[in-house]
Amino acid sequence: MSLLETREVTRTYGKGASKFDALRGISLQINQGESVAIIGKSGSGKSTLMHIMALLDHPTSGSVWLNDEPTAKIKARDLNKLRNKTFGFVFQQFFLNAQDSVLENVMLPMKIAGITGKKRREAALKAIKAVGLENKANNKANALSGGQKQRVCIARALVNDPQIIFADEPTGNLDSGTGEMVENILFNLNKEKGITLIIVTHDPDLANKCERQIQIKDGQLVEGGKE
Ligand SMILES: Nc1ncnc2c1ncn2[C@@H]1O[C@H](COP(=O)(O)OP(=O)(O)OP(=O)(O)O)[C@@H](O)[C@H]1O
Repeated sequence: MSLLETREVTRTYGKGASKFDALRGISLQINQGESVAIIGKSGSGKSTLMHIMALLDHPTSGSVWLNDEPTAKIKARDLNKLRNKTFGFVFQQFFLNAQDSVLENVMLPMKIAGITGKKRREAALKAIKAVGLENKANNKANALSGGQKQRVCIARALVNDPQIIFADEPTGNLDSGTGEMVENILFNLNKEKGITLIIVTHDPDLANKCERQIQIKDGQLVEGGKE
């Protein structure tokens, strides 16, 4: 049984003369607990594929399956809930609310999930502790270093106990020492909690730390689609 599967997924942007086929029939399977890197040159379709796998975008044709269920017919509202419950996201650009505290940023996915009060606060503090930022919980997000911001993002990705963490160039904005710390946190979560990691990266060292590399070229799979 695969956790996440794409079947012959295509994605075409634009129309007429500006039509562009960013993905051209991608079929792949990811199992629970794997760590997988999506690699390929700039413009090859990595982010497009990740957005489709994370149910943030729909394929033009083909299908995406989560826990052996097709996702195409899920209504937008249910899809938002499913995504919030099942996935955590870590992006190169952080996407934190700069004026809010670390705690408020980390509580956000639970707020969306309708979790309230003490439970929300406790779970957020636990996640903040897991990334070693307990002494910064009440600081504003914009008062943190890049590495600390990325650790807040990981804490935020963790609070709903996700099955999968999607990370798009998670160390792209960090110096190598800080990047390594962030990588270690992600891989520990994979090993200790069995959270599946799907990482889009240009960094060959980071890709090699993953159990499997899925290589994309011009919107097609070169290798690594199956375990
Ligand atoms: N909204 C869009 N409209 C039109 N074309 C798009 C759109 N988004 C992406 N593309 C095109 O689709 C192709 C794949 O883009 P994508 O961002 O998936 O590549 P990538 O492999 O993630 O690149 P990078 O490593 O530079 O981030 C590119 O040629 C890009 O220009």
